[in-house]
Amino acid sequence: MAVQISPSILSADFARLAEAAAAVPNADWLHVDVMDNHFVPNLTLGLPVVESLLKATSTPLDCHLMIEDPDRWAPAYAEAGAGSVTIHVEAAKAPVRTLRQIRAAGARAGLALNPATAVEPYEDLLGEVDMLLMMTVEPGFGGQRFLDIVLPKIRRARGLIDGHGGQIWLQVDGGVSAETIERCAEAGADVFVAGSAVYGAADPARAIDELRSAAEKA
Ligand SMILES: O=C(CO)[C@H](O)[C@H](O)COP(=O)(O)O
Repeated sequence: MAVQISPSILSADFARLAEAAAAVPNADWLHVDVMDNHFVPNLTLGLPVVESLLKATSTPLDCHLMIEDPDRWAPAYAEAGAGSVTIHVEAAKAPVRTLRQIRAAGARAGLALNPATAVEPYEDLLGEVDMLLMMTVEPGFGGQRFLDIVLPKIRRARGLIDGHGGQIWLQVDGGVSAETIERCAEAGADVFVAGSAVYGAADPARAIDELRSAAEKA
């Protein structure tokens, strides 16, 4: 699968989100971190902001729900027009139903795992998902240090995906930079979320090109 880069607007200026989207015309996705100050200790944005962002950009939105009740909210993000909606296994109480509702609303369905959550128990859910997201930091904040300890799990997830036909995308999120992206790609990831490495750069579009080249080299 071709490398895809999904810059996280968590590291952009929240008063200028339309400009942040326009600054990365070479992005495959815009990664939108929805945090509720319950599942994670940070509060960001919700459905009204996503609805406005959808009107402001043609780049598809990759919505990552770090919220306590994804079963309640995920279908609404898909119905609003998000291209991809990801829920956390640690939060969802009815993941199969919710993943099916996301797909039924026309979005790609993603399942996210925190760094300490094993992937193997979720093998039977692979038929329900279009993307697995491996958190490579504890979720909640941008700008954290990449957790190398997740790399073996990324390799194991790649093995499970390949054994399942290989169609599922494997996303990594947290501390992804020009320095760490090659290790993620070598382990088998193909969709890369990067916040501070893109929006902290003087030229965000160029940072995306550099990340893409580094991942393609691996
Ligand atoms: O989900 C996230 C944090 O929970 C962010 O998407 C992630 O941390 C991106 O920021 P950075 O690339 O700066 O680590």
